[in-house]
Order: sequence, then C-alpha cells, then structure tokens
Amino acid sequence: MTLARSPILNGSSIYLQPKNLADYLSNQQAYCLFLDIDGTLADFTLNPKDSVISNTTLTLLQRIQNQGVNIAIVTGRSLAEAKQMLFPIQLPIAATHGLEIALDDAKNKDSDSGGNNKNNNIVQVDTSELAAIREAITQSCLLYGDFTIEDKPYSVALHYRKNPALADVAYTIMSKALKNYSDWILKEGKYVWEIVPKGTNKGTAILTLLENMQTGDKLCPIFIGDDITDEAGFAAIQDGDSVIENNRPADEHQKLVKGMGIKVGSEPTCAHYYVHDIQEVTVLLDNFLTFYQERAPLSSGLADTFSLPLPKKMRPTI
Ligand SMILES: O=P(O)(O)OC[C@H]1O[C@H](O[C@H]2O[C@H](CO)[C@@H](O)[C@H](O)[C@H]2O)[C@H](O)[C@@H](O)[C@@H]1O
Repeated sequence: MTLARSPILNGSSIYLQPKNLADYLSNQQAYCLFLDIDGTLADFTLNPKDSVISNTTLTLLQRIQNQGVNIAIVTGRSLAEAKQMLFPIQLPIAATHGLEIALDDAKNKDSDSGGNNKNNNIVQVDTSELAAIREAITQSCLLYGDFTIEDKPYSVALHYRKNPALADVAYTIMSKALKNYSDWILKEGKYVWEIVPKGTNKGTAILTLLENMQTGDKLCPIFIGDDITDEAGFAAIQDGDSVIENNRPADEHQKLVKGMGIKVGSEPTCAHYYVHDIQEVTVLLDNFLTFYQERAPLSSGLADTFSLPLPKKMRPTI
C-alpha cells in the first residue's frame, strides 16, 4: 500500500486521512495549533461579511483549548473581524496577514493593566497613504458593479468572487493604485487582491506567536491553511523539508521536522500534507481532540526535539 498523493500537487504533499491524524502524532510530543480562518475554519461566501465559523467548529476549538493545547489564529482578516468570528472563544490572533498581533493575555508579560490582550502592530502604517490607495481603488471601480472593496484598518482588499471574469481588471486596478507607494505590496488570495504594508507575512506571524507560547517542553507546531498567503506559514514551520521522502516503510523513520503544514485543497503547495476541504478540517480537529483526550499527560522534558513520525499504518489512496 502507498500513501495517497494528489497527481496535481507539486509531488511531495501527502493526503492526510483526517480521521487518522493521530497516527501522525507522538504521545511524547506537545503540539500547538495555528489555524487560518477563511477556507479553513469558515466556508467561502460571496460577501466576506457573511462568513461564519460554525458552532461545531467553535466548540471543537474550545474543547481542544480546554485540554491545555495552545491554539492561535493566523488570518488575513482584520483583528476586529477575526475576534468577532471567533466569539465567544478567545485565542491569540495574528490578523491582517501578520500585521496585527493580539497575544494570549495570560502569557503576555507586557499585557496592559486593563486585562485586554496587548495588540501589537508589527510595522508602522502610513494611514494617509492607505486612504489615498483606497480612494484610487474606489474611483477605478466606479464602472464595475461586481467588485467588493473590503476596507480594513491597515489594508484594503478588492474581491472579484462575484464575477471571476474580472480577475485581470482587478489586478490592473490594484497594480495601478499601488504604483506610487513603495512601502506597500500586493498580496494575492482566492478571488481577491489586497494591498498591505510591507514587512510581515503569516510565517513571521506564526514564529512570533510560537515564541510567546513556548514555556517548558518544545512545542511542535501544526498549521492548517488553504490560501497562497498560507504558504509562508507552511515554510516557516517546516524547516526540515529535505528530510521528507516518498513512501518510506512505516516505523522506520522519525522525520525530524519542526512542524506539520496541512494544506486545505489540492492546489500546488509547499505543505507536507493536505486534506480536501473544510469538512475534513473539522474531522481533523475532532481527531486531534480525541488524541489529546486519550493520551496520558506528558512528562516534562520528554519532548526535547520536534519529531513527527510517519503514520504507523500506510493508508490506501482514496
Ligand atoms: O487568511 P484567511 O483567514 O484565509 O483570510 C483571507 C481573506 O479571507 C477573506 O476573503 C476570502 O473569504 C471571503 C469570504 O468567504 C471570500 O468572499 C473571498 O473571495 C476570499 O478571498 C477576507 O475577506 C479577506 O480579508 C482575507 O484576507
């Protein structure tokens, strides 16, 4: 039997049967979860304002957190929107692609005295430049009815999901709006182009959050995401890429990688693993919860390296 592989991927991602996630985890290792929102925890909608994270998923996140597992959100959404979508759960959040970071209050030594999460803006944002960029985009969109402009406190996004044929027009409008502003870059997402300040991405965001989570045992990060912007996150936690080889015999190797990247969807990715859709993410999270519920508490000091074993049982292609 062989591990399932998608023929349309870059040849190295392994399909992870979501109900078998526990086979890839070690009882001797402490894990932490980094989760993207749109396309991972929330299904896509035409208007970003209509997106929700289901109660089932929110409950799962809460139950995983109750097991003592560190979970953080890494999203392109603004901090305010991410908090609203996660309510009533409170988690550390890296928002606007890593630009806004709200650390876990309990662990944040610099937390303000009001008991609120300390919010860090990682880079300086020139709000007058942002206003000018927004205005240029708004003017260029006047001729078109199918665009949605999403204003965020520190970025602006142009969505063309309502009419995918406008992809090139959207790119042209955004490139033009960006032309005179060297401190800003264009980020591509699913049916969206977004102008954001230079200087952060999901990879840097995850490493910042991870550093804040670390206490005793080394944590092995698992990052689940679906979009182009998530690739920087996968790369950041998968330093040991070259160690991973095709179809090794079970139990023969312990892959010494820093973490586990799981892509949602079958587009090209640098993530080592993938699942098909957000329904499978729910199953993954459920399986992760069961793994934590069933295993004995970690003895301190056992996990002094990051280690992700290959699954004990090889799974057939589905
Ligand atoms: O990093 P994420 O949490 O995945 O956020 C990325 C972007 O997600 C949102 O846009 C996407 O979802 C919308 C709602 O389903 C959809 O209409 C759009 O086509 C998608 O690109 C959000 O609106 C953006 O601000 C985020 O950057």
